[in-house]
Amino acid sequence: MRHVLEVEGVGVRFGGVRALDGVDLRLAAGEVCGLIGPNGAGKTTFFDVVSGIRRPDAGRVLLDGTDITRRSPVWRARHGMRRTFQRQQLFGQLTVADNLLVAQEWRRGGADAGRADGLLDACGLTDVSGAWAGTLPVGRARMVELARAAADRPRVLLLDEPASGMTAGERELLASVVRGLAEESGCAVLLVEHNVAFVMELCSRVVVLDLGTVLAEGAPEAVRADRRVREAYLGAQGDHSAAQS
Ligand SMILES: Nc1ncnc2c1ncn2[C@@H]1O[C@H](COP(=O)(O)OP(=O)(O)OP(=O)(O)O)[C@@H](O)[C@H]1O
Repeated sequence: MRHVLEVEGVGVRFGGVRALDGVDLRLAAGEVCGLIGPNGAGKTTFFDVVSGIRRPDAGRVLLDGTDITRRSPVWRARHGMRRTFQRQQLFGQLTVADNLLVAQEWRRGGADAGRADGLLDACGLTDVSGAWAGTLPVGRARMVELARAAADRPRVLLLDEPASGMTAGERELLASVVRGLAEESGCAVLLVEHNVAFVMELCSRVVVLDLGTVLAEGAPEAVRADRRVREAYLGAQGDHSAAQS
């Protein structure tokens, strides 16, 4: 299988803490993969390494077979990698539609209003397309972030806690948009999410990080049944995610 994104043996230390220690992860085009694990497992650090915000102490990152470990976040973004953050980062004083058009112009020097309108529609945002993004409630603002990240057809999409603050209905819409991006445009999606039920439902593969290493990975059912995963994470999470779903 051809992989769009390959992460090989990545290690990051913060003083005496090994935030990541020999982590491997590969993403194929059109795949939706979940990255889960307890607080402090290294998920955010992993996203920082993949998106280029943090240079790893060991290992490498490849995009379409090219080593990009030393490339800047901007270079990666220009070559089709997009990331959303745990904290919202919208242009609050631009309209929802302009948030998407700005993203398109930045990459290609030209807006694609048709693509933007289609995404706004798919994300249930058409009625607020002229509203200031900063005025939206959290769930809808997260949908704008997703639409903006997808506005110029990325090949790799990194979503950090995309469902946090969303209602059950919004999560359902989010899942269908993410599935559509993967299936229709072959985008490879990696998402960090604490809502395990949501991850298990949406993702075809799940990777579990614990203390900076990959504890388990595989199909959702296999990961859910893994004794080590239950002990390290799901035992404490089960009730929480059931309550959210
Ligand atoms: N800038 C930093 N300086 C020192 N230690 C850090 C730094 N960033 C992260 N760490 C440590 O690295 C480890 C991994 O942290 P990270 O934030 O990547 O985990 P996480 O899985 O994203 O956690 P959460 O689910 O709480 O967001 C933790 O032990 C954390 O305390």
